[in-house]
Amino acid sequence: MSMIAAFYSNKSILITGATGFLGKVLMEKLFRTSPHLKVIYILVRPKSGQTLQERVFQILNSKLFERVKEVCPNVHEKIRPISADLNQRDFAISKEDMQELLSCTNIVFHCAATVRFDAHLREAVQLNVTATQQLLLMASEMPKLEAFIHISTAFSNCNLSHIDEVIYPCPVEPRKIIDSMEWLDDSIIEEITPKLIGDRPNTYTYTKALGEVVVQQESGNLNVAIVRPSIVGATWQEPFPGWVDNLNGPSGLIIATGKGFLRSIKATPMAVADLIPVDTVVNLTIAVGWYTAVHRPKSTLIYHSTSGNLNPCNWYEMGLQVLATVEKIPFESAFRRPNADFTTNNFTTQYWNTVSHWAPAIIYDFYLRLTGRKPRMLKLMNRLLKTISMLEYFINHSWEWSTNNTEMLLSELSPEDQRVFNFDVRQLNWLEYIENYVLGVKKYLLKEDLAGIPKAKQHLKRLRNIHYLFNTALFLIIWRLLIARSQMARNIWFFIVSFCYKFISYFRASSTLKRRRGCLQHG
Ligand SMILES: CCCCCCCCCCCCCCCCCCCCCCCCCC(=O)SCCNC(=O)CCNC(=O)[C@H](O)C(C)(C)COP(=O)(O)OP(=O)(O)OC[C@H]1O[C@@H](n2cnc3c(N)ncnc32)[C@H](O)[C@@H]1OP(=O)(O)O
Ligand SMILES: NC(=O)C1=CN([C@@H]2O[C@H](COP(=O)(O)OP(=O)(O)OC[C@H]3O[C@@H](n4cnc5c(N)ncnc54)[C@H](OP(=O)(O)O)[C@@H]3O)[C@@H](O)[C@H]2O)C=CC1
Repeated sequence: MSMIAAFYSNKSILITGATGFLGKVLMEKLFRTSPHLKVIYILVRPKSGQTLQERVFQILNSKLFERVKEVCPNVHEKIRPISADLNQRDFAISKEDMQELLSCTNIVFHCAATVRFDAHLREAVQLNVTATQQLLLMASEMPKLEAFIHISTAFSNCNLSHIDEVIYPCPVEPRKIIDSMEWLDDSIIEEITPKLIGDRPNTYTYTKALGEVVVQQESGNLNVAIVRPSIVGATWQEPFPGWVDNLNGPSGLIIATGKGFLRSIKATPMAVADLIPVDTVVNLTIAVGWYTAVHRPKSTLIYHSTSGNLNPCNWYEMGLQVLATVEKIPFESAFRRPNADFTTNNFTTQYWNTVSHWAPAIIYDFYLRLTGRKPRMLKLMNRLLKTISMLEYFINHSWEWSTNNTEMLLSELSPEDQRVFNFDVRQLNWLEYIENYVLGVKKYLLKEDLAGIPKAKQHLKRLRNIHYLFNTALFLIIWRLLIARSQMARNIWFFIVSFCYKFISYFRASSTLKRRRGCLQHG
């Protein structure tokens, strides 16, 4: 029997961010491995016109939860959605709900965050710092609390190249930042943002670093641990390979590549692509919850959930495998044939952006206009390039994360726990993982049926023919223009034509000669 699974039986667990990518997989695994847990409280806000109940219903009825319903048929009764907005004071939780949370919770998993790279500093501080501070305050009033697990990111200190499992100080105290957000107006905040974030690329990584300092400073006597995942990707094994439900990290770029929008991207091909499957992060997180509650380490332990130092894969290998997979299993209605490459300097990046991104978009929009439709490709391309510009930092740098605590934890697990809560990335086969990831993007994000593959292949063939036709026409037009304007081009043209003519005449004459000789010999 798994010790970890047994530990969570009968526990009341509070999860923030349970409707997010990581939160859903965390909830699924907890229910599947510990079906006798008492309750999972989730802090949810109404969104996109859906009530809390509708959101929970949608999650429970998704493919991700199919296996859970087999092992835990009363899962609906064990999820307790609590209306909450982490941007509000006391999270806008009702008194009764707050009372229940405070008196019953045993374990807290704090996953909620804004992961947008372009978030306004005020918004990012509110969710990634102030809400963390408030949640810790709440946790300190929970008499039954055994562990508080905070999900951060391995990139919170991406301004360093070697990152240890420690909390690094921030030049400006988080409390001062929180206070200043209350009285500074938006324009001033925008002005000081570059100075505050310093050599970090965005407000996300900066506020996640502040969030960690808050955890360290405000945890008091709580048993606290921090998990720092790198770039979280689709599931590796559980509940099934390739599950993914948002565009973050590489998922959006896999779509853009497979649909033929993305043809080049500035990257350091040999830099480590530090991807980590979401189920690996979740297994580690659950194990950390158990270890923190049972072993009560004296200090706050940080756990890196990264792959680079134990089982590295670089962007080049990843890109090749993405391309190989979309060739084998193409996406439907591609804009162009998938054929992307890495560029390594600004000049070639600009060149390929012009030739491979903007030019086809402009031509396609022209075609849409001609056929009476609304042009949209240039807009879409510009948004894609904006997104890429925000991700570029992460594919052009390399980091080294030490994983001593994570390895220590792995060695503390029983063989059964190592199997059920496997977070040993050394066992990951990258080629297989990426293939399943691309397939998962097709099935679960694009909602494309595998039965449509022959049609998608047919469409790619058509695109290839259009491509050849277009290139030939372009060549002929340019050549015709050159011939009309330049004597040299005319001379070259006549030289080539007369050379071809002579070659064909010689070939004809020699084959006629051979035929005649053959006739003479037989006759
Ligand atoms: C020789 C052979 C070689 C072969 C070579 C082959 C080469 C080719 C192979 C290629 C594959 C392999 C390489 C993979 C590289 C992966 C790099 C990953 C780095 C990730 C690092 C993460 C590190 C930190 C991890 C963490 O710790 S945190 C988690 C990470 N956090 C995020 O990833 C949030 C990012 N996103 C945003 O920050 C917002 O999205 C925002 C962008 C501001 C837009 O924002 P906005 O424009 O306001 O609006 P949206 O609604 O958001 O989106 C607006 C529009 O963009 C679309 N779109 C949103 N996203 C993405 C996305 N990703 N990718 C693409 N599109 C996206 C959305 O579909 C919408 O399209 P539309 O509907 O307009 O058509
Ligand atoms: N994805 C990645 O690549 C990585 C993620 N991480 C960390 O993992 C954690 C989870 O990330 P991930 O699941 O990918 O992110 P998602 O964006 O998928 O999920 C974010 C979650 O936070 C919730 N949330 C946001 N704002 C509020 C609010 N005001 N009130 C209540 N809930 C709110 C969202 O709720 P709603 O559904 O209502 O929007 C959602 O459930 C984050 O802490 C992130 O920093 C770390 C490294 C990499």
